[in-house]
Amino acid sequence: MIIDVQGLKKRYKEQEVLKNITFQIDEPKIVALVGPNGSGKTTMMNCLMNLLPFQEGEVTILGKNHKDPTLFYEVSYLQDNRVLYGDLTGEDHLKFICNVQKLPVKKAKETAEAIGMAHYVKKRVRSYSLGMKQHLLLAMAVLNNPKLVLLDEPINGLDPTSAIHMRNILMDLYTKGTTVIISSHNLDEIDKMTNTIYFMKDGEILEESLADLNIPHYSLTVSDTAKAMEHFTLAGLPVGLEHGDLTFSETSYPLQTAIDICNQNGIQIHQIENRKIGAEKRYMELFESELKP
Ligand SMILES: Nc1ncnc2c1ncn2[C@@H]1O[C@H](COP(=O)(O)OP(=O)(O)OP(=O)(O)O)[C@@H](O)[C@H]1O
Repeated sequence: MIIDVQGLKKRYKEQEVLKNITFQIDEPKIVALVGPNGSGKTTMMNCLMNLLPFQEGEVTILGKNHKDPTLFYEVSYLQDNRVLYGDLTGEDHLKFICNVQKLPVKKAKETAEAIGMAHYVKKRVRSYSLGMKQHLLLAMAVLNNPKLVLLDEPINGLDPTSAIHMRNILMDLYTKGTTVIISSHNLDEIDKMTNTIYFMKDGEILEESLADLNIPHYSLTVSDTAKAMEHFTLAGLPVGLEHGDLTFSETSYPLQTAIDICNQNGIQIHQIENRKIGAEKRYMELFESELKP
């Protein structure tokens, strides 16, 4: 068991931000935490990492209570760049962590190289761009080869090249056995990184595997929709209608069956589309009411 969260509740005075957070992660994976601004993602991460007290619930990480100080050596947390010191260099930050984590100092250099920040690691953080700061934060978070790493919006403000680089680093960590919990508003990036999404809604987590939702959903534009509907129904094949197109899922029957029915009944197929359900589509469905002006 990597992390087990049971009935976590967090209030700020009267405002109940986390109403009932419950989830478990049993094996290494990348989990994306997605939700609108103010839905409680940072609050939840801070509670899990024992940076914020909470009113109710229990958090167990790697079999230990989340307040266990030894977790400091196995878990890390990438927060926003306000934790950096402008007057210190990137190297100072990395060496400091080596020191407190009791790691050999050469780890600082190795990690800076692996993250691709060797050419600016000796400069003061004050002169760093947003992307350079994000990379330093990432280097700080992975220095101790954590078993679990939490990252609060690490892709925020990164240009496409840096975002790809960040993704590759996180995927690499995951393949080496690290569990990654990442919050982000960049749903395209999330789609590329993982199928496991925790949507934060109304103070709770809705766990979704987009792998299940990625079962092909086909849409067929045909010459005679009414006639096609009739023949599909006669053949006992469930079919929907969206914007004048026939729709069905591959769980109901294979695409070839639909093509055969059309061919056998003289119905021409003008277009076949496979509608993948990604994180953005699911987000729109879940938060539709909040998206309305
Ligand atoms: N220290 C605090 N005191 C009082 N209320 C707070 C505090 N920190 C956060 N909140 C409130 O808790 C709610 C959740 O905030 P949080 O920062 O956890 O959301 P988030 O999902 O991380 O948002 P974003 O996507 O904008 O980063 C918000 O309504 C916020 O105003």
